[in-house]
Amino acid sequence: MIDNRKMTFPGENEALVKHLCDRRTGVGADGLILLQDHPDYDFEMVYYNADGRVGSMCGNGARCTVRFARQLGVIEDVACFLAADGEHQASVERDLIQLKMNDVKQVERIGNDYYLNTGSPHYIRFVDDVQGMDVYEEGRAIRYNDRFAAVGTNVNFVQKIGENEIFVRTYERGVEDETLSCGTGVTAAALVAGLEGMQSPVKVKVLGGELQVAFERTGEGSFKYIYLIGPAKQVFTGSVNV
Ligand SMILES: N[C@H](CCC[C@H](N)C(=O)O)C(=O)O
Repeated sequence: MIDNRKMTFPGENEALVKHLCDRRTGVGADGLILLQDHPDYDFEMVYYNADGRVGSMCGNGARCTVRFARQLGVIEDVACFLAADGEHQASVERDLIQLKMNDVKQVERIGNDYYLNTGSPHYIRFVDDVQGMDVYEEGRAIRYNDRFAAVGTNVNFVQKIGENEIFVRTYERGVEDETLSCGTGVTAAALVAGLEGMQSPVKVKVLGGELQVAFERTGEGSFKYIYLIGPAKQVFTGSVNV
């Protein structure tokens, strides 16, 4: 998270973002986010994938940006901000950040799998044993298949583990590896679980912890009032010369 309200960060710099996100020679991150002023919003969030490319929406990153904005004194307990996929509202309640996601209008069925966009593109496959699988290999195979070749996709493997509870593991485009949690992916997985009969809020376990997704289904594959809820806390602060 970089406070870029003074616009000191040299934007659109793939090499620099890639360097900062490198875990061995840089700082280390799955992505990089700039918090910036915006005339019509509390702030704007600019998200880059770890490979340096401008990303789409990042759900967990957005929750972290809200926490960051609060720590900087940019907001109090509620926020209305701009991200790659448009306007978002969020609220802070102690540890938890509740983030409103954009409505989803369409969920595509691909064989037994699903494909939808929750701000970022997500492929969803239900599996029986998500802990035992090779997310890197199987995720890559889908991420690079012909159907998604041009833009790529994030790939989520989902296991139903309770009445309204799932376990999700995600192969992330732009990181090109499994990450510990992907917020837009978790949201997509929970909505699809909703299509398969689960009730809101759906509890979602990920390698990095636990999230919740609330939603209202409005039709065959469409949803509104979608919220991604989970904790976000600061683990480190520092400065870097670029
Ligand atoms: N990790 C992010 C999503 C990043 C998506 C990005 N990897 C892409 O679509 O290119 C999240 O928490 O929602």
